[in-house]
Amino acid sequence: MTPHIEAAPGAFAKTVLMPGDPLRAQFIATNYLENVREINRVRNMFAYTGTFRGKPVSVMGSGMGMPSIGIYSWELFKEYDVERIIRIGSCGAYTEDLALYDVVLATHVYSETSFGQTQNGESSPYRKPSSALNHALIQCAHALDIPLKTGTIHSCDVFYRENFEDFRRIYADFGAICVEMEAFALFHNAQVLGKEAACILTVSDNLVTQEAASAEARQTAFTRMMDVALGVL
Ligand SMILES: O=P(O)(O)O[C@H]1O[C@H](CO)[C@@H](O)[C@H]1O
Ligand SMILES: O=c1cc[nH]c(=O)[nH]1
Repeated sequence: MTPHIEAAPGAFAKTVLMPGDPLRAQFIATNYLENVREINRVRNMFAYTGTFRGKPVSVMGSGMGMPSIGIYSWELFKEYDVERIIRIGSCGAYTEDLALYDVVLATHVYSETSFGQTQNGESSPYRKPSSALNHALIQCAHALDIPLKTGTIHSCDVFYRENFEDFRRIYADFGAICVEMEAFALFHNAQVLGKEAACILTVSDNLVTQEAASAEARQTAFTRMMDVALGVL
């Protein structure tokens, strides 16, 4: 047990899917997994372990932002011997080349966060996912005939920026095609602890066109991303 997770030792599978929203974790457990056990309720950050087509897997919410996923991913890797975490989240597109509901696989993440500097003094603004895990996700998407957009993503500490137009500079200067709020901390922790991490995202809004998906549509569209993530098991 940790200050934030009440699950017994060994309760997590080696692979954990992490959406930001704990209710999305519950949705996956209910709709995709067999033999499901709820293993965490602390702070309502629901976690479940079950099987998908006979393969063990866990799913847990990460909460929003790098401080939150920084805590949960660290504890899963270090205290529960989890080997790989696949973040499955939503993102805002920085380019018209991304349509609502497109599925994005992060090949790099850029962030102006102080997370790495504070955690271990590493100041580079970029982190990378596991290339083996990314390779498996690409193969799986291909087998399922689900198109994947790949590229550098932006992990941002701030959802409501005073200067909304900043995204155009981040796209131009750093090549980030979309924004979310957790991948940098997840990839950093995986790198520090010698574990694997990846991040796939569904486009929920586009900052250029200002289109946004409805809450209901997001739930349905996100199933393609979940199919890809579960396919790597
Ligand atoms: O849909 P999730 O996984 O929560 O991801 C995105 O949505 C939240 C912001 O609305 C942030 O957590 C961001 O990263
Ligand atoms: O972090 C996020 C997620 C979705 N859309 C955004 O604009 N930002």
